[in-house]
Amino acid sequence: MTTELPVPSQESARSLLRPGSRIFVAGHRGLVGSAVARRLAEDGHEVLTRGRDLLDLRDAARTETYLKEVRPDAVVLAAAKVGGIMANSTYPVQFLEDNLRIQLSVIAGAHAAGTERLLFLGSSCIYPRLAPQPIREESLLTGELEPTNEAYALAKIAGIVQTQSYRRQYGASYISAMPTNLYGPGDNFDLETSHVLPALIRRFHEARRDGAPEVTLWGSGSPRREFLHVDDLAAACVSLLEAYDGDEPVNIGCGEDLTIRELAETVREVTGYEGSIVWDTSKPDGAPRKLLDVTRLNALGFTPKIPLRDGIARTYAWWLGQLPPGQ
Ligand SMILES: NC(=O)C1=CN([C@@H]2O[C@H](COP(=O)(O)OP(=O)(O)OC[C@H]3O[C@@H](n4cnc5c(N)ncnc54)[C@H](OP(=O)(O)O)[C@@H]3O)[C@@H](O)[C@H]2O)C=CC1
Ligand SMILES: C[C@H]1O[C@H](OP(=O)(O)OP(=O)(O)OC[C@H]2O[C@@H](n3cnc4c(=O)[nH]c(N)nc43)[C@H](O)[C@@H]2O)[C@@H](O)[C@@H](O)C1=O
Repeated sequence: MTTELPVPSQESARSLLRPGSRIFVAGHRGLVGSAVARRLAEDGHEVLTRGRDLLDLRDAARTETYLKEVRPDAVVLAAAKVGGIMANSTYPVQFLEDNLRIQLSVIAGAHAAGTERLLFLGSSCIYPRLAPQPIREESLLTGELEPTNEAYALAKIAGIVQTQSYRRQYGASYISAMPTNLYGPGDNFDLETSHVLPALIRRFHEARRDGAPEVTLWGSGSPRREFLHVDDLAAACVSLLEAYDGDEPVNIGCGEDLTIRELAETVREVTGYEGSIVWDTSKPDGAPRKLLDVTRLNALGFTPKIPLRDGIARTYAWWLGQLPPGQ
């Protein structure tokens, strides 16, 4: 695999995504898809969407028919079966099969429809569980995967190879990005299936509301994670669509991580909860650390704008606005 990074000059970069492009955002109701759709619309693009009620993206024939009807200039593939550590461990079949099927449908369908640009979203969990930190893109396929998300990771690795294969065989301008752990408005707050950050917001909020003396969190609290606000992720995705046309995936992160224990303290303060924290070590820790090396992304001139504490406060405020009165 080449390690060269083809980053066009600012002038030619503009030509990769023409002003007023028509862009299909798959998964536009999700955390990432909604943020990417907002950002593309703000930038003057026409955002095309189709809800799962009208189009199940696992259905390759119907997906191809839809894409041939609308003929988008670009596709952002943000539809996926997604969840936190417990959902990944409990439902590996769906995390493998739904994601493989969605990727096969959307990437092949986009090519059949003549779509010029496509951005596939993977995840930092594609890298080996004990990869050297921060994790460079070159670490892909150099070691064993984290068992709690192996099925999901393998599906995502297949998606990277699929985009690379369309580029190599057909010259398609299809690219992949590997985001770190994300959070923000539109996140999933279901305690069984969510990622850690929305789960902590909800647990501390409800404990404060109910006057609970302690909150129980999963694992040891010692794993380290890197968190990026989804609006920063959306800005990074647009930068890649505008300016990156390479074979290799590009990591998207903020370059800093913290322990889950430190994260819990921050969320506790933001929510105003004053009780104590108990760690349930019967629950899995997952990967010990997965800080991404963001040298490639930074070469495009991207820097995240939303500090973690502000992002958590904004996400908490957003979620409070979704709750029924008195909750
Ligand atoms: N959240 C995170 O921390 C991270 C996410 N990512 C990646 O970002 C991408 C988006 O994740 P995120 O926004 O968090 O996930 P969400 O679960 O919030 O959104 C996923 C979207 O995909 C749609 N979808 C799922 N299955 C189908 C289907 N069969 N047909 C049509 N639509 C479908 C969902 O539709 P509906 O609204 O109907 O459920 C939803 O809109 C994924 O590829 C994920 O791997 C990467 C790293 C971290
Ligand atoms: C984005 C990424 O997301 C997943 O990987 P993960 O980072 O391990 O996921 P997570 O956010 O669920 O947990 C992070 C850490 O936090 C701890 N933790 C404490 N208390 C709660 C808690 O209440 N809920 C959750 N979910 N975790 C908790 C938990 O035990 C773990 O140590 C994969 O799906 C993977 O495929 C993937 O791509």
